[in-house]
Amino acid sequence: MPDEELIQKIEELKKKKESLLVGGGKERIEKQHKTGKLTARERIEDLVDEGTFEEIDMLVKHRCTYFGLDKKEFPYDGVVTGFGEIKGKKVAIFSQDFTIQGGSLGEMHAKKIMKLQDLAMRYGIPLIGINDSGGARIQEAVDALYGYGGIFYRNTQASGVIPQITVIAGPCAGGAVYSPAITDFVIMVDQTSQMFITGPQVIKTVTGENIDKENLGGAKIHNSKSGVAHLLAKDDGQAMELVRKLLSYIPSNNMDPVEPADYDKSYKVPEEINEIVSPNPKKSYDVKDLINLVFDPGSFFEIHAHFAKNIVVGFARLEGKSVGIIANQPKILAGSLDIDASDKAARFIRFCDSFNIPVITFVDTPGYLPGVSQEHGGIIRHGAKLLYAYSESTVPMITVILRKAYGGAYIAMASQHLGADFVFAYPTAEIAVMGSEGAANIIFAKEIESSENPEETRKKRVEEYKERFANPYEAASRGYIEDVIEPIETRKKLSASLSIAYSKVKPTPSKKHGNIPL
Ligand SMILES: CC(C)(COP(=O)(O)OP(=O)(O)OC[C@H]1O[C@@H](n2cnc3c(N)ncnc32)[C@H](O)[C@@H]1OP(=O)(O)O)[C@@H](O)C(=O)NCCC(=O)NCCSC(=O)CC(=O)O
Repeated sequence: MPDEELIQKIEELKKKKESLLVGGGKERIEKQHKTGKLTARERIEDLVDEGTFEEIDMLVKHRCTYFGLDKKEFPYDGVVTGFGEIKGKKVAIFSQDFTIQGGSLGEMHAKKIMKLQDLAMRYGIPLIGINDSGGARIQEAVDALYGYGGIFYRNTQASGVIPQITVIAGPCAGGAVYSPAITDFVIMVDQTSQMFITGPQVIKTVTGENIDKENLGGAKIHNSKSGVAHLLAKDDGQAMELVRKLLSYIPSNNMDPVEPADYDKSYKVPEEINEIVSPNPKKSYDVKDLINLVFDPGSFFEIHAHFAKNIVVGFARLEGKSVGIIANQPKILAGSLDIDASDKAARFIRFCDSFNIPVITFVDTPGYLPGVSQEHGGIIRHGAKLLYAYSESTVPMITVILRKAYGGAYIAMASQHLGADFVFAYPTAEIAVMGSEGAANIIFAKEIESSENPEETRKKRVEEYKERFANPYEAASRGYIEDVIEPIETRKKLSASLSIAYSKVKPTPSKKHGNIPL
């Protein structure tokens, strides 16, 4: 006969949990749905493999007694935390519940997140944060600020140890933006999410500028203009799908390998690859067409697709193994390197290096973008990040020079001189200090000017320079590139060189950390 008291206690527990599961109540949940958003719990359900979510700290309560909060209860203090599995891989998740006091962050809400961060580090598993919050819980004042500080600190400690992925699925303003900014990838949901330091009203008061919240810090702005966000989702469901996809390319931590995926062993690169890169340097092409043919079909996953489109970055698989790709995009700004492209590529290289993902670089760039705005914007400082990121990398690095590789940009784009393990070039490659026209105009300026027929002399000298340097063979003759290859050989060459370079051990001088030019 079961003990009556025991039955009662179990009933009490069940009721307690049931009452918490209603979150901020029916009305607020309806409002959440009406604005096109899922609730914190629905998002988790969408994200994880069915039935795998294990919640912790559901019974946590706030301790604030100011402004009548002692009379208010906030279930699980407005944030759901716990562990789940994504395609069988363990992850730690927190999901802010906007239906509970606007998902605002107070002391205990923050402590739940901090605990989860500590546990994710302890277990070496990725941390996924779903943000939907009005920011610091105003009634809790300095306790809320303590909370943010503690979260930033842990985000920083975890950086490079476990992957950290953020989904912005609602407001994220003021101090709240800096935790996502420290994480590795930020996914924003179109129309329903905004990130800003100060909102439209404050901006209007301080600077007089008129702007609405979507144009100030919406998903499209941060994906295309500021580069704060890496991926754009059309709704919450797609944001969760993107997290699942992203995780399939990256390891659980900086010690574990990425599990290889199945791939089609019969795949053969089609002949058409030989026709993508034209020998005419003025003819552009889409470097993504080449990437799609070289790697496992359908495996290319572009990151930062809408930002600094003159460089392409993303993950792909080569014979099932995850690799990071950096490629100049000749279709946009002729593939030149500017401030944003340098930041974008450097950040991606450093992610790959932190998590032992090999880096494959495709080069076709006329150089760094000329212009006063670039110079005054600090292209020297930003461009240096790219050189720095490649030079400090210890992962296998393979480079393929497709066409133009001029001057500083040749060096910067994973040249052998910065530590690339294997560098290949297509017969269309031009490895020189600068383009032939510019070069001949400078070194033969006096001769051209004083000659009887300057135009003819100029043409002759340009041709001479072109013949000498607008090819890959001068560099090959010095051993600066390992081989000149046909485009159709790319996949085979990459896979052979990667299989050699996987065992790479690159000694690095003992230091606390370097000082990347930020
Ligand atoms: C986020 C919002 C745009 C959402 O507007 P909505 O109309 O959708 O929702 P709403 O205003 O009805 O809010 C839902 C419920 O959450 C509460 N709420 C919202 N934000 C809150 C906050 N930061 N602290 C405490 N409670 C908050 C509301 O009072 C309301 O409670 P109820 O349901 O009981 O009526 C707005 O709430 C807002 O502007 N909040 C303040 C944002 C802000 O300034 N944060 C910065 C804090 S300072 C900070 O973070 C530090 C820093 O900047 O460095």
